Amino acid sequence: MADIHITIHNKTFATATEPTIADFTLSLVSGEFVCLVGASGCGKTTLLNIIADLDYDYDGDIVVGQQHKSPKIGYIFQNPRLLPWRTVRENIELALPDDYAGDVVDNLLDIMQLTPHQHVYADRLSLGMGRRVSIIRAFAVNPELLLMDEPFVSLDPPTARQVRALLLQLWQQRPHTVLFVTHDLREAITLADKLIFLSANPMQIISEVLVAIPRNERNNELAVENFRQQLLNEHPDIKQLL
Ligand SMILES: Nc1ncnc2c1ncn2[C@@H]1O[C@H](COP(=O)(O)OP(=O)(O)OP(=O)(O)O)[C@@H](O)[C@H]1O
Repeated sequence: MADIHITIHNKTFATATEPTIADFTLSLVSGEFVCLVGASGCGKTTLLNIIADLDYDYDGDIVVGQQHKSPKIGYIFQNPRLLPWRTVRENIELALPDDYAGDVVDNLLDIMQLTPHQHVYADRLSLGMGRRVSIIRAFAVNPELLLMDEPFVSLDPPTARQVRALLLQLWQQRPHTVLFVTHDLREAITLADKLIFLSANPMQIISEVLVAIPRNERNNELAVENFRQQLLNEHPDIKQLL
């Protein structure tokens, strides 16, 4: 996997007078889990859509390794966007080439504890199971970059905790580069190697913080809470983003 460098000189929507994003650069080290935290409307989804090549109406450049191109993306949205008339396995296979290696899907289903449910239709799944299928579908394409846009926002706290733990388990076995958007600072601290805080009008990076909690202590809620308090004390400007 290669490092990814994103430069956005200017992104102004046709209906807007001011840029949403300007003079913005972001570098992602291969295998790094980065969480973006920013106020509502600051431009996070716009940034993800540009990186995913869903929005190419901007002035800037994306470099993967030495190549000027968009990375191969796995995109996990707030809504898992599953086809209700297809089974779990069929929804995952839709994203894959015809000659895909079936044991990759078997392995992903196993890690996400969905093997017994692989032939269940998507409209029969709980919210948490739907999220787990969308995570498998994104990992299965072996992406250069995984984009996650508040994927757990509509889950109740225990289910969100469970899916987050499974995501981390999967990511530690398959450490893809991840860009994860959240408004939840505890979630960001639990998941990320690095936190990036964003201001608005236009979107700018206001601080970058490395999460200094060992990976094997991320399920320790006290350690996460202590780090959160320390962060808010050291960076009081972050409070306005949450
Ligand atoms: N298609 C569009 N046309 C015009 N303006 C848009 C369009 N999409 C987004 N915007 C505007 O661009 C700004 C950034 O929107 P965006 O959805 O990227 O923010 P966000 O940080 O992801 O917000 P949230 O955290 O609430 O999801 C907002 O002011 C939004 O109204």
